[in-house]
Amino acid sequence: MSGTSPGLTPPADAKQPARHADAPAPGELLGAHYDQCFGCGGDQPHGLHLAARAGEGVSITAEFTVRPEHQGAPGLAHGGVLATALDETLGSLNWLLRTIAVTGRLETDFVRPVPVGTTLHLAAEVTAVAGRKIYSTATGRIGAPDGPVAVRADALFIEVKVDHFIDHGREEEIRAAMEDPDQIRRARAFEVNP
Ligand SMILES: CCCCCCCCCC(=O)SCCNC(=O)CCNC(=O)[C@H](O)C(C)(C)COP(=O)(O)OP(=O)(O)OC[C@H]1O[C@@H](n2cnc3c(N)ncnc32)[C@H](O)[C@@H]1OP(=O)(O)O
Repeated sequence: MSGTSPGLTPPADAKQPARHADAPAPGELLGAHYDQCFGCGGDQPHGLHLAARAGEGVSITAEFTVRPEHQGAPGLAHGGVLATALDETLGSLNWLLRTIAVTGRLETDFVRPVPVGTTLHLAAEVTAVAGRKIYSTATGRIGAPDGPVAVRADALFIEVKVDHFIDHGREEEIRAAMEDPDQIRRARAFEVNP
């Protein structure tokens, strides 16, 4: 990563991230936070169906298999879809902090093309926290956790109140998410402590 964007450089007084005491254990699958999420939801037929797993500290691993509906150039993943995979993986980190946060900035390096059929192995971690600002970084590798790097991203997530979603989201979907019988997913749809 170039690291040149000032918006992605933690200030000198930034703190190390603290894994929440109730964070899922390392190795545990997180599951979808919202079944209509384009990144991870099971009810999105053309979505990424990305599966994220808690790691050590404040880290996540995730897998996403590129399907024909994710193409940009013939036979290759669309860059925006790859950015979505990075965004989703990075966003999942906030569940380990138990902080409600949204992406403010996402800078992506596309290092090599990703063919349809590839399983992208993503790894992300929070690097620093400063007030409402959460700094994180992610890598996506082709075919295996130690495969060639295809994409990298640095991100800044901004902590928000749950009102962010209530104020800006559509009432119909908010109500449906709040009525989700799955208590954990209902909480994670808004990234609130259950
Ligand atoms: C919910 C479940 C999620 C689970 C995983 C999902 C993964 C996917 C995650 C997403 O894609 S979230 C959807 C995409 N993101 C958005 O829709 C966010 C849209 N943007 C906003 O709503 C607001 O711009 C935002 C909440 C991010 C910030 O507005 P605020 O008015 O709350 O913050 P403010 O402008 O006061 O800035 C707070 C700090 O952040 C900094 N900041 C804000 N936006 C920035 C930015 N874009 N780049 C750099 N710095 C930024 C800002 O400079 C400031 O720094 P200081 O505290 O040091 O002064």
